[in-house]
Amino acid sequence: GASAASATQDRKAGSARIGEAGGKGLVDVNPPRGTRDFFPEDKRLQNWLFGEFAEVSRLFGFEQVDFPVLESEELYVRKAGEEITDQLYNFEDKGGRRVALRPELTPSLARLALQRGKGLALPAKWFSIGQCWRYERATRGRRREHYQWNMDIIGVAGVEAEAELLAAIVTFFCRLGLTSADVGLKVSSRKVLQAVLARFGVADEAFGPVCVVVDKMEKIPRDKVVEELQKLGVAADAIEGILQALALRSVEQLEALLGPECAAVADLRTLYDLAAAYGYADWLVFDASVVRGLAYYTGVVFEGFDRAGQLRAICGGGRYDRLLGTFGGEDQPCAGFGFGDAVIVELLKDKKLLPEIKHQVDDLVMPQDESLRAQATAVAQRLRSAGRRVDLVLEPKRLKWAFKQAERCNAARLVLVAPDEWSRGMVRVKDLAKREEADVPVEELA
Ligand SMILES: CC(=O)Nc1cnc2ccccc2c1
Repeated sequence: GASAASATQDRKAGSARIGEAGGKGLVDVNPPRGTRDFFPEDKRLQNWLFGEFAEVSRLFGFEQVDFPVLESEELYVRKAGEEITDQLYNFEDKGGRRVALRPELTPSLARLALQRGKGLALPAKWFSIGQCWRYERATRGRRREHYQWNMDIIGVAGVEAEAELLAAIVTFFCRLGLTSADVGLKVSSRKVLQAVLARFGVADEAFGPVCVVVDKMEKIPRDKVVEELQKLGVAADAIEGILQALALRSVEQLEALLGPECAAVADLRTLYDLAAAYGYADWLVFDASVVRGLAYYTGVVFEGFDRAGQLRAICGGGRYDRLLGTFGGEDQPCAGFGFGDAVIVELLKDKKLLPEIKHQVDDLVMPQDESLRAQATAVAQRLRSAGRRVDLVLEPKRLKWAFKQAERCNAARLVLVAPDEWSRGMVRVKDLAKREEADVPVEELA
């Protein structure tokens, strides 16, 4: 089943067998609060999903990068009131260093770009799949970890970068059997808010924090959002302007409100033209209320959503042209997205699109008796070197057990190494699908 990726994990009561294990009773065999284990059936599903992430990245010519799950805390100190930094899984290590389990991958990617400096060939098209962490109060009962797939383009200032990233997301959805009837991509640009704040003379420093507050619009009551904007020092007329802009329902309305020279309008028109060229324009939905909750986005932002409206955002991303500068480095135009491993699995379950991935081997090899263990081992190695997946029986077992085990591991063949046949250079091969049996010379096995 897909239990691992499901949001909840049934937690067995830790059976406390007092008296064993030195009187301490059984250790808690469950994973730490908010985290998941991946049993074989769960890991097979995850490997399949991550394989699709990696294959789409490969099709788009992206290179894989990776970085430690542990990072310096300073990468995430943004003081913009983001949930992701409020819930930082941070601590002081034994060397007195302030460190954190990463809550997202983008700052690490930025760190690598700065580390490479002038040596970074642009544009850089990088992808990564990594576990991210948050420390939530136990009461919320939400997961404290998930895996994210990120794709980022460093060094492309035009919305061609965002169009390419959206194309990768559409390609991924299509590969899994999802259509534009199942999911869509809400697009907007933070340049809308930027233009509104400029019109009302709101200080630039307020931009990030205002976006973070506005992102909560769908999650908290409107008057709470207004109150938080007031706390940020945003004047009443500016708040009205913000709420009016977020309610716009088309790029035409946007142009009417902000004028034809508005950068957001130009970006979005180009984005729609490029989407038509890629063939995914019908996946796009303009939605001025989409701002995303990360402080560092500066331009186009987008998020994948299920059109039935049952689930949280499937993925999200956008342009972040200032992030490298905030780390003290030379700015580079950047765009990217994050795609979590949880919501997509819920959606695939709902759509009956989750693949059944069973454990499978090609051959189950067993000596008929222990006197032929060495010979059975040699047969197993011969088959393996021919690329066949072999489950070698490692202890004395009866034939009945071997058939049961062959079923468990969906073996195609049962290969028995028996004395009489071996003396004639043969082994007994049972084809479990065709239910045929034959004596086969060892050299003809694979
Ligand atoms: C549905 C889900 O698992 N969300 C989730 C779980 N863990 C996280 C950890 C860090 C950042 C975001 C996270 C988001």
